[in-house]
Amino acid sequence: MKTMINGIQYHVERYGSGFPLVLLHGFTGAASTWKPFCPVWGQHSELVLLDLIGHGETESPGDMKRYDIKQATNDLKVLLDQFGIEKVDLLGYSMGGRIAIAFASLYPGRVRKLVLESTTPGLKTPEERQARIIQDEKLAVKMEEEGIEKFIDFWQSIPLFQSQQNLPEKVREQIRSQRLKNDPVGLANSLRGMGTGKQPSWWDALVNFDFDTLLITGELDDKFCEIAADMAAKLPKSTNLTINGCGHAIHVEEQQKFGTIVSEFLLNT
Ligand SMILES: C=C(O[C@H]1C=C[C@H](C(=O)CCC(=O)O)[C@@H](C(=O)O)[C@@H]1O)C(=O)O
Repeated sequence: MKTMINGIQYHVERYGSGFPLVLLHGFTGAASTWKPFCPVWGQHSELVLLDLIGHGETESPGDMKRYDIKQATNDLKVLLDQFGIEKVDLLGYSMGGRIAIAFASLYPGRVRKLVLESTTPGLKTPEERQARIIQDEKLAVKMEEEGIEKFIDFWQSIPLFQSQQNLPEKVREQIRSQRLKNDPVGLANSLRGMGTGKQPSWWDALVNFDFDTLLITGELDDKFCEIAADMAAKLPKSTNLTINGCGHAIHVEEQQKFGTIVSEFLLNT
């Protein structure tokens, strides 16, 4: 279904029944990322899947400022208000995890439980942020100058996703096909407007997260395992799981295990 939020038409899907669970995909992803989990998670949760701004079937505005991560979290708040949903369980993967952390930092009263897969609260110093802004701008320009197909060729081959090379060809093709359905304007502006360097650091907010938080990373993803360990040291109520034998996208590489871990975490009262 299409839902107008703060002047942007969002693609939103709802499944199942139970306590609301909002699912936030990663960069170049879409709500369809979570489809394999709907039959199981929909038995215990009312699932809300959305294409984030600049992704999938949600609008890709030309103004990069519209992608600001605080604006994206306000869009999510407005969506929940429109649905009459007060409090949610929130699951975010990678970029979606960055948005989930931002939402939990800005609207803590709206969160019951938080699941963060392979993500970060941001970069701690202005110098790191500025360097990353420059890096992400180069990626955005690459997208605009070479087109989305060449960009996705590059993106799917970065070291972070090396372990995905072991996936069945059919699975890799499904991921690639979904990535290619995005609007290059939306992806470029997503990098510029809500890239890891552009967002504020939410590291100092973690100490105030008074809700159960599950951190999930893949054993082969050293960078985000280290970030998760640093987050766990600050979070008052966290569980930090490292899944053996897989990389950044545990929900892809260990789908069954990921689904079970999330269900058990959400159902554990
Ligand atoms: C490569 C780095 O950062 C990027 C890695 C993951 C994030 C993401 O959402 C990828 C999702 C996917 O393609 O499966 C992305 C983001 O948070 O926007 C980061 O730019 C890195 O080394 O930090």
